[in-house]
Amino acid sequence: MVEKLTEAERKDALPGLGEKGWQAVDERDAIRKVWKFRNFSEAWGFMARAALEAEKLNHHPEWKNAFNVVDVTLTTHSCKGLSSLDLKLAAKMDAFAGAAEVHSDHGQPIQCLCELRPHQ
Ligand SMILES: C[C@H](O)[C@H](O)[C@H]1CNC2=NC(N)=NC(=O)C2=N1
Repeated sequence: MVEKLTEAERKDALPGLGEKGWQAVDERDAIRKVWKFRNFSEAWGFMARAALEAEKLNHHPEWKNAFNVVDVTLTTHSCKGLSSLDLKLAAKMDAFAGAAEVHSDHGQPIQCLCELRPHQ
């Protein structure tokens, strides 16, 4: 079974994700990012690519879509927190989203996940 990220792994990976607009989710060991695409077609194209990658990894996002906005939360249910699979899927999603606009006013700074609750 996949394990929760260690404190060292968090310090290594999470600040970079924070710079890309991923934020900490309140009360959960999870990360969230919200993209705004130019239209529904681009949002759906992103979701289609992300869905195929999720199947390949056997690791699935919690997400919702409204027109051109896609709101993604990543966490690993089996270990009840962030694992290496979330880092992999986050990197793929960032690549698939390309230059889409990022909304970064929806959560806490991702540092919270390093400093406040590494072992939750
Ligand atoms: C049975 C199957 O392997 C599991 O339910 C997989 C599927 N996708 C998953 N996705 C996520 N995000 N977390 C999991 O623990 C998980 N587990």
